[in-house]
Amino acid sequence: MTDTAPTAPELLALRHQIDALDRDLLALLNRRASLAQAVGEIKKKEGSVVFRPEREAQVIDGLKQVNAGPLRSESVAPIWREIMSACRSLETPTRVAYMGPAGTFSEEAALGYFGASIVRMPCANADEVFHVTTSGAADFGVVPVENSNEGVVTRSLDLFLTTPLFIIGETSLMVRQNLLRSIDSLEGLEAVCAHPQALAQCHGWLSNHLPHVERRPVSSNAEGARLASTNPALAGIASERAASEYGLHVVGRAIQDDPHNRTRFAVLTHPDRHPRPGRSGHDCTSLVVSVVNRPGAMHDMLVPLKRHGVSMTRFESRPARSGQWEYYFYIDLQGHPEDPPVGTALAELRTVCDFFKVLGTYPLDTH
Ligand SMILES: O=C(O)C(=O)C[C@]1(C(=O)O)C=C[C@@H](O)C=C1
Repeated sequence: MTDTAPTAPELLALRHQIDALDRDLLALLNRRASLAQAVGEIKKKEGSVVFRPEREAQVIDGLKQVNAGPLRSESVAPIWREIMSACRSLETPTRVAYMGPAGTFSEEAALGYFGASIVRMPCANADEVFHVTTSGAADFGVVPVENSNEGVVTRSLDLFLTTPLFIIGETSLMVRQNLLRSIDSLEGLEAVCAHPQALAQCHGWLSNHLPHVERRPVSSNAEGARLASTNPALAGIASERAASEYGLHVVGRAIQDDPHNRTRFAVLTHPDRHPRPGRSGHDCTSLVVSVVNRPGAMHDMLVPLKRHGVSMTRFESRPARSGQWEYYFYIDLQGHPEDPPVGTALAELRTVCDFFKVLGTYPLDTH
């Protein structure tokens, strides 16, 4: 097929209509942006915060409900997340810390959640994300908490125990790993450099396709991509975004063993700088609790949830490192403490726990 500029008159007429509509859309978006600026002025006078995740979730849910198509409902959320990101940035800059460098899945999660109109603050590791968000250098932090293949991200969960930060939102990403190299071939490849979790996620593919190539663990997949960009004998494993970031070829696409591999991220902020999100109608409450090691303790912990009909969507345990076979339990509940059954169940649960901390209440992922 030859690639000539299309000239069919019907096509040109349709494009003409698209151009006109785009101009109307731009004018409407600018009117929306002016309204957001006016909201921003009121917030400044009141001393209230700009980012309202429950409001953004309601805007997106409302539009999905009235969407008449042909735009797919899944397309509505990313479009409006970007529109609100751009409007928000006119009210105030949003500084977001995440595990960098550029091109990591954490960066993708941060951009997916807040939209592209943010100030990016890549950090070396989860500890640094917690640190800069606690100090106020960043307004929000984004950390991975769970991978559908590899399980919980233990360092993040451990940091939740002692941090003053709380969870204001969650987002999850389909993790597609790719083999990246500076030359477009597998010939002469000596080592694959990637984060140990990515090497584990691609174990089957690497064993089948590159059984004799060294697997070299490095601090992040982006670091592996950076190394690959400086040495043609090396390859990295990372996202397609990392490939364009580091000018690499994708020599193996979607090489993770599980095609449904997802990672969940928590979005954190400081209670002195942000109120806890109000009820959006589709909320999740995350907590961490522990009970002393005695017969029936676990059962007692679950009774309040059953009594008040509160659904538990996640239950993880982590050793308390007391040497006593004691554990912390990370629990996600459906609902908001302002929903009466949830509030009552939480109050009762608190009385049977030795340690009880609400990590956050936030709108469910709108992706
Ligand atoms: O409604 C507000 O509070 C706004 O500031 C406007 C807006 C939006 O663009 O719709 C922007 C930022 C907030 O996070 C929520 C919504």
